[in-house]
Formats: sequence, C-alpha cells, structure tokens
Amino acid sequence: MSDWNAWLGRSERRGDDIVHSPAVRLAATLGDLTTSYHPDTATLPPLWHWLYFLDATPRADIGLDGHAAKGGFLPPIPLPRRMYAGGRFTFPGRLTFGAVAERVSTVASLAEKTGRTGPLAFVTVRHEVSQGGVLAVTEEHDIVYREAAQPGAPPAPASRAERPVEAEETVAPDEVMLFRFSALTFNGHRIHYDHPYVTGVEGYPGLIVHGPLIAMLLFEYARRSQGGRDVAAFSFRAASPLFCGTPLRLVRTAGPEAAPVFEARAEDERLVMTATVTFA
Ligand SMILES: CC(C)(COP(=O)(O)OP(=O)(O)OC[C@H]1O[C@@H](n2cnc3c(N)ncnc32)[C@H](O)[C@@H]1OP(=O)(O)O)[C@@H](O)C(=O)NCCC(=O)NCCSC(=O)C[C@](C)(O)C(=O)O
Repeated sequence: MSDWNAWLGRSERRGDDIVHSPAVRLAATLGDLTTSYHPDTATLPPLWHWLYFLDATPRADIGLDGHAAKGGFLPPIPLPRRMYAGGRFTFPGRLTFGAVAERVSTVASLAEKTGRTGPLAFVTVRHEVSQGGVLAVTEEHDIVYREAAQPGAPPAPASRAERPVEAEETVAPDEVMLFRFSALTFNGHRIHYDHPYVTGVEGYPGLIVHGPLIAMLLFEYARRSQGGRDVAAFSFRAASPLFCGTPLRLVRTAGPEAAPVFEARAEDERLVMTATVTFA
C-alpha cells in the first residue's frame, strides 16, 4: 500500500452545467419508480448529481474493464475486479437547473483488507458539489477492488437479510435499464453490458446491476414511501451483486433505529444492499 499513499489527498476539480436533459432521461429510465423529477422543477433531486461531472476519458486511456486505466486519478491497485462498495451523502443544499456547478474530488483513504472472498483494496473518494460557492452535496464513494476470478471457485458467501419487513416493492432491472443507466452516467464498465466479459473474465454468472442504480431505486422507494419527503442524508453499502433479470425487492425494514433502514434483497433473502435514510 505504501506506494499508493502518494495518491492520498490527490484532488481534481470539474465544472458542469446543470441542464434538464440528463434528468429527463433518468426520469424516463426509472419510469414510475421515481416521483422526484418534474420538468417544471427548479432544483435537481438529491443523488441526481451522478448525471453530471462525468469522466470523459479518451479511448486510448481506457483499461480492460472499460473504466479509465488506473494510475491517473485513482492509484494503480493491481487487484483487477472493481466494484462499487458503498457511499455516504449529505445534502446541505440543492443544485439549481440552469447554472454551472462545481465538483471537487479528493482521494480520502486507502485500505487493504482480507475478506471472505479474498484480498480486497478499498479506495474512498470524497466529492463536494457546490454552486455559486454554496455547498449542495457531500459524498464519500467507496470503491473496492477484488482479485482475479479463480476458475472453478464456488460462489462468494452471501449475507442473509434478517430484519423484519414493514413494506416492500419488487422491480426487475433488465438489460435496457442497465444500458440506459450506463449511458446516462457515461460508465463504460463492461460488467454491466458485456456478457462474455463479465462471465468469462470476471467470473460472475451474469450482467451486474450498477450499485448506484440499486442505491437510487432504494432512495426513490424510500422517498415515495414517505410521500416525497425531503432527505438530509443517505448512506448505503453493497453486500452482494445483483444480476440482470433477477427480481429485486426494495424493503423498508421495521427496526428500532431512528433513521429507517432500507434493504435491497434478492428473492431468496440474499442481502444485496443496506441503506439508511435521514429525512429532513
Ligand atoms: C465488497 C465485497 C466484495 C466484500 O466481500 P467479502 O465477503 O470478501 O467481505 P467481508 O468478509 O464481508 O468483509 C471484509 C472487510 O471488508 C469490509 N467491507 C465489506 N464489504 C464492504 C462494503 N460494501 N463497503 C465497505 N467495506 C466493506 C468489511 O467491513 C470488512 O472490514 P474489516 O476487516 O475492517 O471488518 C462484497 O460485499 C460484494 O460483492 N458486495 C457487492 C458489490 C456490488 O455488487 N457492487 C455493485 C455493483 S459493481 C458497480 O456498480 C460498479 C460500477 C458502478 O460500474 C463502478 O465501477 O463504480
């Protein structure tokens, strides 16, 4: 890890116009799974900043997995299989359509661990999004890298969902939804659309549903289930992958916690994601 410590604190700054068109396309992609966006609304819904400040890596600088090759903004961690591990957000303000905003991203932490699935390397990137000098979103994005797939290895052990269910809804993200979400976030990661790659090279049984898409489905479900209530903070942790075409249960759990806990579960009670929502 010591070689990579040179990346700690590395920072980049990007500006973007907060225009309606990507939000219109995301609203169409989610359909009745969102009630957050209306064409006459003045502000961008929380989390929808994922549609802006996108990475425009030139073709020559793309790595095998379809992301920007490591060693630029992110450290050159040799573990090859990248996944979205989790995120923590606060929404101190709202981004307004029709004006420029700025995102400052910093490599905040690096950690090597050994998990049930083998060696893991975590990189956390902190983003701060502001408009007119006023902070609107803080985000900590955890990226995890896993070792190469071992031929014949058994499926990774998965956590089971155990919290009691208060309410739930089922969705089934399909190839079209995955393709549109990749396009909207300009995410070239091949695990979401290249079946021979994700099965043959990364060793997963099918196309993987994006972590941010599942997080957004949970977030939108949480807001809808509370009559569109405003959200002050949100966090999520991806527990196991969801494969395209598999039904996904969006669950509001009945727990003792002050902030409600939402879970994404596979049909067989495998835990896919846990999320906590703090309503304003
Ligand atoms: C991450 C995996 C491999 C670890 O699986 P594991 O079973 O090996 O880990 P573990 O044994 O449960 O835990 C080992 C250590 O890692 C930590 N840990 C464990 N999990 C997490 C987590 N999520 N976030 C933060 N920390 C985590 C855990 O707390 C522990 O730390 P400790 O030793 O200090 O106690 C496993 O949980 C997993 O496969 N999760 C699902 C990942 C996923 O499907 N992500 C979404 C799809 S990929 C994607 O969207 C991509 C995208 C958008 O294109 C893009 O590139 O950004």
